[in-house]
Amino acid sequence: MAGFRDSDKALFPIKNINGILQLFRHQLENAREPDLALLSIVAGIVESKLTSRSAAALQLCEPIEPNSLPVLEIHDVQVLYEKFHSIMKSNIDPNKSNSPATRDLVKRVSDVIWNSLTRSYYKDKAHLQSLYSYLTGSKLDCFGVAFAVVAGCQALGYNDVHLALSEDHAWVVFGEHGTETAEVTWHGKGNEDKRGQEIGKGVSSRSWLYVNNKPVVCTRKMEVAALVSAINPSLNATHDAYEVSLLQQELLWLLYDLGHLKKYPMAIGNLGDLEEISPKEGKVPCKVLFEEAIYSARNYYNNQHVYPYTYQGGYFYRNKMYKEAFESWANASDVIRLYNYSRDDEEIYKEFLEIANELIPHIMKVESSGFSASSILKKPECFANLLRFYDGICQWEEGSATPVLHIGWAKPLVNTISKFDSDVRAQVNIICDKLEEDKMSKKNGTYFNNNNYASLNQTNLKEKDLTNFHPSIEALTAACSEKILNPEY
Ligand SMILES: CC1(C)CN=C(N2CCN(c3ncnc4sc(CCF)cc34)CC2)S1
Repeated sequence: MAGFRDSDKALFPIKNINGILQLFRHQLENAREPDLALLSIVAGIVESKLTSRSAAALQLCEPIEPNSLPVLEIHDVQVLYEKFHSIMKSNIDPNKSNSPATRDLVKRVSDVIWNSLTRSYYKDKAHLQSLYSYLTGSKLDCFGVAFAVVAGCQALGYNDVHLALSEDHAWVVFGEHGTETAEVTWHGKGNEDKRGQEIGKGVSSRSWLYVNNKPVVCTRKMEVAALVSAINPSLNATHDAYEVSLLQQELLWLLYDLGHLKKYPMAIGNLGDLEEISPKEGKVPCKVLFEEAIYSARNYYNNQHVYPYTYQGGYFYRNKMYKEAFESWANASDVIRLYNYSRDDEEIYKEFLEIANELIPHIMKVESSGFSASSILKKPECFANLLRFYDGICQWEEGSATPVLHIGWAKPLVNTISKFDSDVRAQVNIICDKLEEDKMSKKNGTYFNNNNYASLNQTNLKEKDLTNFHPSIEALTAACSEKILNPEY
């Protein structure tokens, strides 16, 4: 059983970030499992005190001493902790027989949370992810509801109920073998919630939202990593509260060093983003963290996750490493090409739209103003990766009920491709490789393993890659130059 132990209470009152770290370390390193309700309430109180309007005003007029926090008294935590336990236990009997949860139990816990939320509120607001928000404001965001259900089940003694995470949704797994699944929260805008149902077996299972049934299935300690990842340092649209950011970074390092981020690519990516802003002495550099997130996704989730490549691509882009950014984005596109686009996939659609219509055009603009020989416009592997990037999006659309591309995509696409001179394009050597069985096919779910793309520094794209390109790419490349298919032409 988890619980607010005397050894935890001894750490209070907590006056600085180090005190919070001690509490989390104590909860994570002790044999019994970490108490999700306790840690979510503590993280929520600290975030609220340091990002509320009064905190912002305070920061502006009296710079408080570094790493200090408003004093966290045990009473503040205990009142909320007991309130959460009484909400749960007054509605649902604790698990005296220590038996696995049932679908009915999970649905009832979800109903307790769901029915106690404020009737209508702006769901996308910041700081609605923690039990502090739930207990003091009766508001939770989509992730927050799923997390609260898992924390509620833990409080009731159902330790088989765990958080399952895709890149834009959260649900729970439960049962004797942890193989039962259930929706417990809503997703997106204007969609009827599917709470209580098991996770899509139908068309939705081919959408990115359910990551081809390769979600991050959390242990208790990974659930702590999820609540830490969900800490939101934003003070307003343009500023972050420095102490909250630092606390999140230190807590992520604690979880990283204890090995609890190994199977959690997005948490590693979040740490990478924080490290890029302010690197911590003696830690692996952010570039390596982004590579580790990719390795984790390839190793544990069959390379079905997109975000590890967009974390890395964003890093390269911000640091003007444009050739590398193209490769990361082409790799992201190789993931999405095997999914069918569904209306639940807006978040990743917006991600690819921004890359294709904002970031790549910006790179083209700054690169075509200079004439340096080292310009990416002279590099065939950049052209090859751009084709791979666009082709993946085209193939994502193929076989989907909802179209992806529209005229808004074509102009930047043609603009980009035509920035490469024909002599550069001609170096993209299309090798006519008739290995039919290697052909990419979404139908039977096979696709190129990476060695089907001869390493791009020889800029080899095998013809079957090109014949597998979406017609619009073929038309475009043909329009650019008939040379592309016959380099000796
Ligand atoms: C490359 C990026 C655009 C930068 N930030 C990104 N994210 C920020 C952090 N995100 C996350 N970080 C940790 N865990 C989770 S679980 C989840 C689905 C809702 F529950 C999202 C998410 C989502 C993705 S992707």
